[in-house]
Amino acid sequence: MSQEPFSGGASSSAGDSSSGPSSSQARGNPSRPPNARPTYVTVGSGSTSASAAALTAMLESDSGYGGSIMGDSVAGASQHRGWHPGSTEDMPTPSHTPVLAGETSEASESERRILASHVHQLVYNQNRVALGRCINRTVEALQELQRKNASWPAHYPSVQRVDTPTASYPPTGRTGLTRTQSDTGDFDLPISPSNASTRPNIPKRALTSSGEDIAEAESSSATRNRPVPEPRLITPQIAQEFSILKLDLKLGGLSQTELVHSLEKQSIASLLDGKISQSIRHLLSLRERIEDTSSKVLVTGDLNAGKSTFCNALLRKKVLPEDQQPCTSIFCEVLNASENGGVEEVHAVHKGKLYDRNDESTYDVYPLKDLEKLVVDNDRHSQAKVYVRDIRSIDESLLSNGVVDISIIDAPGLNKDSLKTTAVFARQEEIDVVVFVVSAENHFTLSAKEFIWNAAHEKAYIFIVVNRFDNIRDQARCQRMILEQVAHLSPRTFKESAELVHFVSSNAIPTALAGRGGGGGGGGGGSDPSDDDVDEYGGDGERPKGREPDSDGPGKKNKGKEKEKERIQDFENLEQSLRRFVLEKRSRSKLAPAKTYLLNVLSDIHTLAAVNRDVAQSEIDRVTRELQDLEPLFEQSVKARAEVSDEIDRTIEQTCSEIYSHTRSSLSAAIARVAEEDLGVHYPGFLSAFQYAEDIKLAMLDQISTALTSCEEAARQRTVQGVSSIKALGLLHLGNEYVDMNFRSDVMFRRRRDALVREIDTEVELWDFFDLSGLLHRQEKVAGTSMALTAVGVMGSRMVGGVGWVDGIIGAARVMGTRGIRTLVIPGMVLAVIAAATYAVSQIPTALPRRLSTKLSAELTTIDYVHQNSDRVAKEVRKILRFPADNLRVGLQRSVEKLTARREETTKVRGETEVARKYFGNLVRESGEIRGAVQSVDLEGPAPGIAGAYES
Ligand SMILES: Nc1nc2c(ncn2[C@@H]2O[C@H](COP(=O)(O)OP(=O)(O)OP(=O)(O)O)[C@@H](O)[C@H]2O)c(=O)[nH]1
Repeated sequence: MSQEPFSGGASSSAGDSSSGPSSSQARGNPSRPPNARPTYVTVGSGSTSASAAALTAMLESDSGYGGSIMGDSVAGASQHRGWHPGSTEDMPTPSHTPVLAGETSEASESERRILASHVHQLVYNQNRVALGRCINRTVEALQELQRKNASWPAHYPSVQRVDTPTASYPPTGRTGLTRTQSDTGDFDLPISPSNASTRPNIPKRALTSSGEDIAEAESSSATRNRPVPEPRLITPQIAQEFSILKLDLKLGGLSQTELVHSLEKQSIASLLDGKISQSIRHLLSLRERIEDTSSKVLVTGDLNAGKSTFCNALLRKKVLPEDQQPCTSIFCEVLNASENGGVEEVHAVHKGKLYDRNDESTYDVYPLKDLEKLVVDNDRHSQAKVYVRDIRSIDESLLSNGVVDISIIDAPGLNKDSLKTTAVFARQEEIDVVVFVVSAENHFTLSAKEFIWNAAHEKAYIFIVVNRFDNIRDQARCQRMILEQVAHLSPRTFKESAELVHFVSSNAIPTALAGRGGGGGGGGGGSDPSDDDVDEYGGDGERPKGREPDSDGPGKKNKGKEKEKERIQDFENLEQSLRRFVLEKRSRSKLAPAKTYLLNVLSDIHTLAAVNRDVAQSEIDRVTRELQDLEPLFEQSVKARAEVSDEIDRTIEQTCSEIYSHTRSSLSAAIARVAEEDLGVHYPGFLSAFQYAEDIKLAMLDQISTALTSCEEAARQRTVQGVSSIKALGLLHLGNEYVDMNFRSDVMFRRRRDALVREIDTEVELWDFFDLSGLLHRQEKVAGTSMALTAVGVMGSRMVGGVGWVDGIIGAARVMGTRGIRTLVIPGMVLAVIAAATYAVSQIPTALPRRLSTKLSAELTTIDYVHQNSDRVAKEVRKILRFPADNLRVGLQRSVEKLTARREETTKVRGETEVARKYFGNLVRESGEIRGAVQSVDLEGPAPGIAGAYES
């Protein structure tokens, strides 16, 4: 089956290009010059981009063949990049336009339009693919960032939400995200004044640094209470806003900055991790969205305005029921049957159910022919999904054109009841385009005005179809009046009225009957309205409604044919505009959000990466310095450990040996001198000599104990000195880390001293009272002096050298005779004995201490008293000194271990930080590159090279 009748609508009529202004042009926008073609406009928010204008200009002035892509220089293309007001004006096809042999310029015009459509689709596809790739790269970068954040918690610049704008900041008085300073000079945030103003309550970066105007807005107490920024946080000077990865830290009365400061680094990292995950999820859904090729066009309008007729005309197939009376009561969505396995049928969706094609419980199935019954008075179903086979080629089809799969939704006519439902329907995100059909005869009703007024706020641009134009006699006036109303209802749509407001007669389009087979073009062959045949609207097609074949002669007939042709042309123009509009709207509704989001998230990544790269660098510097400082400390500590240990040992040894020597010599001296000391014991007389001897002994032992006590005291003093010198060493080498021990010298040598009395078991003997050896010693001395003189004189030389006074007595006895002697000797001897006894007794106080001292000394020597005690004292001192010494050793060892651990930790941190710096440095570059790629996706204009290709 040929598709000619439909595709050839524009090409079937030959040689008409010079037949003067077409009626549509003549009755078009009053400002349009005659013979003008509709201009291409960029639809959407914001001003028309220069590149888009350049493309439209080139498409307009293009001959249809264009120049060669190969041959076109960039300079040539760039000529068209600048805005040229004249280039968008409607112009007639240039006379030099090359035309293929046998082809009319109208045919080439049609081809040119198809080509232009392809360019749109191509550009759209390129942009879609490029953005998809950027999304993938960004997701990968974010995933890597997430991994990095787990091992090296990322630093987050502190930001502060400022809700009240001050007069001085921002200067424009806008409450928006304002970037005043960046640490990454080479990178611009995507936030421009224009889009910033569209984002309400956007946080502003922290301005806590002194001298910034915003500080004036803070109360003085707030300023006082403001926490000092932590070193790990980024200073407010380089802090800047995040749009996507912003941590929303609203908690109690704390500001963002305070919160960021008060939170653990780890907590911030985990909050950031959550944000990254969220962003990845959003990017994946954006990717899904841009890869989704389906697009929905909602056709709405007044009752009986011809919406169904218009939809059928778009489909070139009579699918939806048309009636003179209002008939459509439910939303009918026309979809390509290929989405239903190629089966043409109607799925009537149950009220309150969400349509799922795979779940038959959500809908009832009807054949196409039952649609008429279904749409009239239906209160069981909420909407109908109408699957029809597309009969047009991919080049012309609106339902499926290779780039987008458009489904057309025919809405019930607007009235008080349906107005709200339709408005809600139109607001759905999946509705890309709203086409409003208004009857040229009735203009806009109140409901229509209300709908457009509201929809214009939502969608900005509305595609308006002024239908039933054939019924209007004064078409120019009608156009003027309707455009005036449009200007009032939707100024933006009015601005682009050449592209967005179309005056057509939908019933002029031949349509095939639904259900008469698929792609065969139900219209059959030869839909050329110039054919005289009754089947001029296609074999199976219907004759345009309300029209009868002209039969008033060839002149009138020709005029009628011409009019039909113009109407078809007008409708085809509408179709082209609608297709472009859908594509542009898709760019805006699907690609633009992805682009904006990508730019924002990449900007955030870039900022975060730059900040972290710098933080990592300063961290490396700090850690390197720390390591440099640590090294000598460590060496010193190791050296000190060895040296101090030796020194302590030396100190202890020296102290102990000094104490030993001192104690030994002191005790020995004390023992040796004890007999000569004044023991303070009174001699009570001969009768209490034994008691005296006991007292003397105790006094002597006491004297020795006293000597030992003073030795211990000396040792104590020495120990105190030793402890102090160890402490001094500790303080010197450990400083504050030295843990002082509480040393109490008074608890030293607590052993009872009377133990000595028990140890020394010296019995006092009789001999101890008489110092015979001492006596003899003294007699010898006497003989040597006075006695010697007497003996020399009296007894001669024999006496000399005799044995003392005994020799004298014997000598005297010889002189006096034995008898005389006998009588003298006895009393003499008695006397002598008495004298000797008296002398001996009188010598007791002198002899006894000496004897006892000698005995004690011998006894003490036997028990090795001096050594034992010296050793005991020295040992106790050693024991005491060991405590602080060991304490100091442990302290020094700990200090070395601590420094070793710190050195290892710092080295580890440096290693990790170096890896982080490298990573963030790469991320800065990578995010910049991806951002560049995103920025080069020009949603406003043609892809590079295309412009050149269309240069005429
Ligand atoms: N003369 C003329 N009649 C038209 C045109 N378009 C539609 N009609 C007629 O207008 C009547 C209403 O058309 P429909 O398509 O049913 O209108 P509708 O807006 O879908 O109606 P509801 O959905 O019921 O509100 C039908 O009789 C059509 O034949 C046109 O361009 N010119």
